[in-house]
Order: sequence, then C-alpha cells, then structure tokens
Amino acid sequence: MFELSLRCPEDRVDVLSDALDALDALSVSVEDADAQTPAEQALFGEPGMPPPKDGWQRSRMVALFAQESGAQEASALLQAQDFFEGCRLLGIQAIAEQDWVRLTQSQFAPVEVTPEFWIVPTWHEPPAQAHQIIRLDPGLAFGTGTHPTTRMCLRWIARNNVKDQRVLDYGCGSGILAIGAAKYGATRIDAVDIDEAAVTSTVLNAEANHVVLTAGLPEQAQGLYQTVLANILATPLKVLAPLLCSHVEAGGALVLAGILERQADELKAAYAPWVQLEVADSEDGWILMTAQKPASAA
Ligand SMILES: C[S@@+](CC[C@H](N)C(=O)[O-])C[C@H]1O[C@@H](n2cnc3c(N)ncnc32)[C@H](O)[C@@H]1O
Repeated sequence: MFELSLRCPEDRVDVLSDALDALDALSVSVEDADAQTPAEQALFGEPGMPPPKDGWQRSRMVALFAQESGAQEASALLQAQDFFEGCRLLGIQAIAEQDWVRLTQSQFAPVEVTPEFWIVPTWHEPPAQAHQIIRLDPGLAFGTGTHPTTRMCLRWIARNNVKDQRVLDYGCGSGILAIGAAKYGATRIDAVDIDEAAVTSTVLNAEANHVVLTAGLPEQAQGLYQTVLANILATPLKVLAPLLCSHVEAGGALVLAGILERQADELKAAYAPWVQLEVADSEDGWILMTAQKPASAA
C-alpha cells in the first residue's frame, strides 16, 4: 500500500476527498494538521449528527492507494487543478505490512467497572477476580466501557438493585448498559437508539452475552420503567427531559450521563419540573446525575 499525504485549507477538504475518491483511493482520512501542537482545534459533533465542519482550519489528508503508480498519478492530476491552489503535497510513502487485527486488539484490554465487574474483549481471558462479565468487542456503536460515562452508568447498575426490574436504556449504542442491567438481574429490558447500526450492534452483543432484551428505534420505548438510563450528551438530554421523565415509574430511578461537571446546573434546571437531579458520581470531568421520581408523581 502507498500513502499520499497533503495539507489543505478547510474549504478544500470536500473537493479533494471527492477527487481522491474518483482517482481510486482506497480510503481517505482527514485530521488536524496542527494536532499535538498548541494550535490544535477540537471539533466535536453530537452523536448521530453530521460533523460541525468538513475539516480543520489546516487539514492533513491521507489517501491510500494499492499501487505507487496510482498515488503518483493522483498527485500529478491534483496538482494540476485550480482547486489545489493553497494546498501542498506532503509526500508519497510505502506503508509497511502490519498485522492490523493484532494491532487493533492490543489497544483493547479488559476494563474494570468494579473489582468484581469487568468488560472483557473476546480475545482476552477474564481477570480471576471478575464475577460478573460483559463480553464486548469494539464495533460500529459507542460503548466499549473505555469511556468514563459508560463506566459510571455500569457502576451505578452494579451498586443499585435492578433485579427483576423493567429497565429502559435510551441511547443504547452497543447495548452495554442494557446488557449490564440484564447481568444484574433486570428481566424486561428495552434498549433504543436513533441509529439503526446501534440497534443491530445491541442485538448481536446481547446474543453474545446470552441475555434477553428488546432493541429498537426510540418508539420501542413504551410505558413505565423502574429504571431509565440515558448516556447521551447534555443538549439532547435537556430536549429529552419530558420524554425520559414520562417513562420513569413513580418511585423509580432516572440515571443520566454524558454531562460535563460545568453542565450540572443546567441539567438540574431542565429536569426540575419532574425530578430533582443530583450528582451521584464523577470521573475525568464527567458526572453521573440521578434522581428518584417522587412516589406521588404522574
Ligand atoms: C454516548 S453513546 C452511549 C452508548 C451506550 N449507552 C453507553 O453508555 O456507552 C450515545 C448514544 O445515544 C444515541 N442517541 C443520540 N441522540 C439520541 C436520541 N435523541 N434518541 C435516541 N438515541 C440517541 C447515539 O446514537 C448513541 O448511540
């Protein structure tokens, strides 16, 4: 394989991607040309939404070609185009053969939720002290346990009693929270997501973990649940406040994650008409907020 890399301004990323695609690049990736420097720009998008911008102010694009001649031809053609003005060819280089599967796998080790509760990729042996295990490999959907928001939700499940409960996992991603709830004894579990790939991942991961749950699009969530879990992000969580609260049974628990420490007050205010949210856990600047729905509430 041969890698053609170039640098370009943000407004050229789209046209260059299309051109490289048309020139038979096997893949095109874009990254911040200023990554790892003080000029690095953070670009965040909401899950399920398109990225906020096509590229960074100064983007580095890397296109992969099967043959060196293909990369050279593409570079000559691109440099002859008007839209290449302001762009710079960084070079063409051969990529050494690698065992990509082994390399990827080596980046995912077992993750500890509590000393007894672990998330273990299928290519690893579970640690000896693990009494409760979720088997999960990285896939298309969010939720491998490496993110603090997921771990905090799972810790909450392990430390609170969900046995025999009806549980809703809203924004299920890989299904990891729904599977965790099943492992801790929840019996009727709905896992929903706006992303169909997440629904498919959840079904496959539930099967691999031998747990029973129902996965589907958000309309699948119906009626009242004793526990509602939602690890999304502060903005959608605020929009979803009436809906999520309407699914919590009186006396039931609402568990929210994907919230930064500084967003605690805005979340409390958004949920105040229904429940009183409190910070229940925190890790790396992220917080877990929980509430019990008043027993008399509708
Ligand atoms: C941060 S991931 C969490 C995945 C998993 N529950 C976990 O804890 O690791 C958020 C998930 O919420 C989904 N999502 C975002 N907005 C949503 C919405 N309005 N309704 C349902 N799902 C949503 C995304 O597609 C994504 O899979």
